[in-house]
Amino acid sequence: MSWVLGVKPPVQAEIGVIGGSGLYDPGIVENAREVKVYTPFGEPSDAIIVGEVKGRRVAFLPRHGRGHRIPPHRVNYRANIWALKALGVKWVISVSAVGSLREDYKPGDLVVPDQFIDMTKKRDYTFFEGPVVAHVSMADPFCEQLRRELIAAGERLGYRIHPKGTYVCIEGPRFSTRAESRIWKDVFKADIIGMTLVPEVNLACEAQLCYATLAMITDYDVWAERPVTAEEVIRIMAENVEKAKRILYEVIPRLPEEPEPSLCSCCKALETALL
Ligand SMILES: CSC[C@H]1O[C@H](OP(=O)(O)O)[C@H](O)[C@@H]1O
Ligand SMILES: Nc1ncnc2[nH]cnc12
Repeated sequence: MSWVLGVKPPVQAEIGVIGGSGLYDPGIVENAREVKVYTPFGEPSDAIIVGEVKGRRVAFLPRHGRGHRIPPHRVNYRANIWALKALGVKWVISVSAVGSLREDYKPGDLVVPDQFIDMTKKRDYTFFEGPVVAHVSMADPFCEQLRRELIAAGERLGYRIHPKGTYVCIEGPRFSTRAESRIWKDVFKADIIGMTLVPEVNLACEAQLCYATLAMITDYDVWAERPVTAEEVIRIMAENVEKAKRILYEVIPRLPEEPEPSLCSCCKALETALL
């Protein structure tokens, strides 16, 4: 089934889940149907799985496509966020595999980042290419209400989950050199590293979506003795992906229909941003 630009999508969803490396199907969506969405920015990474999780309407999109066909620098982030917005999504939970830049954030641990540092180089960062110009605030890039729900769910399930972390986003697709990794760790004092948060988070903000990331630590990057490999990321993610799925299953039914204004202003991000 497909939805052509300009026509109201035949199905709607409230909660979007973007799956990262190792999470191509959450396996928790019931009565699922695949929806192909076309956007002014081209095609999203894959058909979107729309269905129900504990009575809530959910749209799931694998960021790299099924079979992991799309590298981080070629993901059509604008189409992905646009498609979720077009389906009516208000909340977006993004799941990502990340490297750790500190000893006490161990492989298998979860992190709900609260800040990021952008070291990407050539991506499409905005929906507003002119003549309408927008400068959204990124002071607090993630939805605080959604962050709290993710942290609380992880704690209830007894997982090691870190409630804060600065995610440094590199361009990829290569991993960092040891010299770069020391800069992220010792100079920038970032906590985790990945390749996909930017511009997904920027665009979610421009789309006035409540967005937060559930990051799974898969490795110690390259500052430790043994350098990370893609094989290691996928293997550790496979061993721990059940944790992410359980958190999704726990969080989704608890999300309110509307965000709480005292906790987040994601839905108003454009009020002070447009010129
Ligand atoms: C497969 S190794 C590197 C790859 O994994 C992470 O992706 P995602 O955030 O989608 O889980 C990282 O950012 C790289 O894209
Ligand atoms: N060490 C690392 N660097 C960049 N992206 C990653 N994704 C998972 N581990 C990573």
